[in-house]
Order: sequence, then C-alpha cells, then structure tokens
Amino acid sequence: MITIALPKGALLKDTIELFSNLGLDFSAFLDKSNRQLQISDPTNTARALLVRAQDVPVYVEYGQAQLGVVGYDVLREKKPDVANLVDLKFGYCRLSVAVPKSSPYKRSVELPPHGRVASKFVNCAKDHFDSIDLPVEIVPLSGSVELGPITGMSEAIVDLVSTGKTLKENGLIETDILYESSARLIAHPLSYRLNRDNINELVAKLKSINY
Ligand SMILES: Nc1ncnc2c1ncn2[C@@H]1O[C@H](COP(=O)(O)OP(=O)(O)OP(=O)(O)O)[C@@H](O)[C@H]1O
Ligand SMILES: O=P(O)(O)OC[C@H]1O[C@H](OP(=O)(O)OP(=O)(O)O)[C@H](O)[C@@H]1O
Repeated sequence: MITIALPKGALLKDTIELFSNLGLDFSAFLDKSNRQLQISDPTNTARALLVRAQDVPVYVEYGQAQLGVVGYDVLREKKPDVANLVDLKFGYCRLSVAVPKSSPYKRSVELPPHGRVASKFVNCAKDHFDSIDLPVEIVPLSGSVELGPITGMSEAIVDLVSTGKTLKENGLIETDILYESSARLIAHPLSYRLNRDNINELVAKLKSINY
C-alpha cells in the first residue's frame, strides 16, 4: 500500500481536497478530536501520515512515505534528496525580507553590515545576504519572527508572506522578495523511478487534475 506524508497546518485542507479528487478520503485528519497520526483511506488504497510541514521531506527521504506534500520554501531551505514532481498550485506565498515601516533601510542591500536578521529560514536568509555580499548575523527563530524587529532584537526579518496581513499588523514592510513558493508533490526518488506500489499512476492522475 502506498504511504503519503501530509503536512499539518496551512497546507492540510487543500492537500486533503486534492487527494479526495483522486478518490482518497483522508478527511479524518480535519477532525480536531481525532488524534490518530496514521490513517488509511476507507477503500484501503493508501495510507496517510500526518506530520509537521518541515518533516514531510524527512519521511519521504527515508522511504517511510513514497509521496508527500510540502511547500517549495521547505525544499529550498532543507534541500532534501527527494523528487519535486508537481506544482500543486495552492499554498502560494513568498519568502521576503521585511523591516519596520520606520526603518531608514528601504532595501536589504542598505542594511548595516553585521546587523541582525531574524528568521525560521536560516539557510535561505544566509544565501540571500551572501548573494548581495552583506555580512549579517542570522538569528534563528521557530515562529512569530515579526517580533524580532518589534522588540529591537533584529533590524530585519526573512519570513513567508502571503496576504501581507501579518506584516501590516506588526508595522513591517517588505523590502525584497527572495522567491515565490507553492505546495509541491514530492516523491522518494528510487520508489518513483522503480514505480513501487504503482505510484506513477497516482502521480499522473494528480498531474492531470492540476493542469
Ligand atoms: N500564510 C500562509 N499562506 C499560505 N501558505 C503558507 C502560509 N504560511 C505558510 N505557508 C505554506 O505552508 C507551509 C506550512 O506552513 P505552516 O505555517 O503550517 O507550518 P510551519 O510554519 O512549518 O509551522 P510549524 O512550525 O507549526 O510546523 C509553509 O512551508 C508554506 O509553504
Ligand atoms: O502574509 P500573511 O497572510 O499574514 O501570512 C504570513 C504569516 O504566515 C506564516 O506564519 P504562521 O501562521 O505559520 O505562524 P509562525 O509565526 O508560527 O510562522 C508566516 O510566518 C507569517 O507570519
């Protein structure tokens, strides 16, 4: 039986809808009172694991899941050894640099050398500041990154932006967009190449409903 790693959080609802279009019902994961982390669809065609978004590529890389759904941002940050097969066209957001509205720095190249930048995306942030040749201290955080500049801990942040509401409500403005992200279907490379558990058929169906 094929196993699919599904991301908890922002991508879960659209991911479950996607698989329901293929006749795979994992809606039990939307029921908050259900604490199961592994379920099979009612037709016993596939099994789903409910994991943190950042951990989806880990389960796929280690072969515990043949397929998974994850944001492109996580692939850029973690660079897992997985096949990035389909742009699923939901979970749109972008990874951006932002500063307080009152900041004298209007673009990231203007930030002071050796200033601080708070982020959950430490590798992407480092890649960006390396690319503009600006030495900064990246302060690693796990969430609520916008508090970095609010509390005075950092001059800037690198974080995901979707509607822009979180930035606005915390008095921050975007200065640079590093890249755009959307949800992706990923696969264990060898399982995909060898077509284990007939995964190619499922991938083809997913592609056909996505174009
Ligand atoms: N505001 C947003 N709008 C649209 N997509 C988003 C938004 N925030 C994140 N995403 C996408 O959804 C994915 C999962 O985000 P989510 O916030 O659920 O997980 P997370 O930040 O890793 O949280 P946690 O630390 O709780 O696991 C991100 O990697 C990104 O691709
Ligand atoms: O532009 P918006 O639509 O307001 O969305 C952006 C917010 O969404 C994400 O946060 P999340 O909800 O994952 O919380 P986090 O602070 O724990 O990362 C991201 O880190 C921003 O804070």
